[in-house]
Amino acid sequence: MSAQPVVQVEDLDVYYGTSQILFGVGLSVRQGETMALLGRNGAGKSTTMKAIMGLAPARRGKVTLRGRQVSGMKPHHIARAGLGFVPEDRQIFPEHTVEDNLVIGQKKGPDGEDEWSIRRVYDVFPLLEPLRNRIAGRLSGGEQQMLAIARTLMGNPALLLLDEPSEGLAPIIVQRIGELLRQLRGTGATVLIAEQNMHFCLGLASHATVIDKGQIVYTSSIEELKANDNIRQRYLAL
Ligand SMILES: Nc1ncnc2c1ncn2[C@@H]1O[C@H](COP(=O)(O)OP(=O)(O)OP(=O)(O)O)[C@@H](O)[C@H]1O
Repeated sequence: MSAQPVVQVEDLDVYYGTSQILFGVGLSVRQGETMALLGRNGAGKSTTMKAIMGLAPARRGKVTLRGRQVSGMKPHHIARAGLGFVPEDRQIFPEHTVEDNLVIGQKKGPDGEDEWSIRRVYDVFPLLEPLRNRIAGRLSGGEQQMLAIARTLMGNPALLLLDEPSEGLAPIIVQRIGELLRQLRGTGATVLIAEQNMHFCLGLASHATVIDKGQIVYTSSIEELKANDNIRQRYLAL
């Protein structure tokens, strides 16, 4: 594991109008880690992800990607710098085929990385290969979620940001997406997942950070979180 975090978020304050939503949010994700950002509905998970991507206005604080400051940059420049964001609403090209979506997503990473090819995507996401000629907009929600993740990986991001990947999906599909993300972790990818569904993350994340009312209240390895009934009861029980 390298010492420098892939992404470091420091002291973020975000407001929507006059209401403050994030209060000094800080977190970091190192190479090869899968960090789960956990919290209840409305705790500030999506806002944190959007602030990292430059999509929500940070009034204070800093985001650095491999030591380079990205906060203050426009979202498409932040994406170019190596942050691959899969938003809650997925954003695939619905009128194109699965494979065309992958081709459209293909680009080198910020340092010329090109580890992800269509072949490798199909190896890691075997369920996508038989769907290669299907129109993306006609796929099920779970298939679209897989495609959205795969398409973002085709851009060779330094960090993959997933906002609520289990949202709105049937339990069996959630399980499949979980398996896929576990497999992705095995490839050495660095991932930050915002999730309300703690159980979904327990089996696949290496680390967890908990947000409550716009503040980070706990950060640990996933094993420590599993062992900490108090934190789970206090911030994550439904
Ligand atoms: N565009 C907006 N304008 C005003 N308030 C907003 C806006 N988006 C979110 N909020 C508020 O900010 C707070 C945090 O919302 P956020 O979506 O970040 O939470 P979350 O933890 O991702 O929850 P969820 O699981 O519901 O997505 C909530 O109180 C929400 O009502």
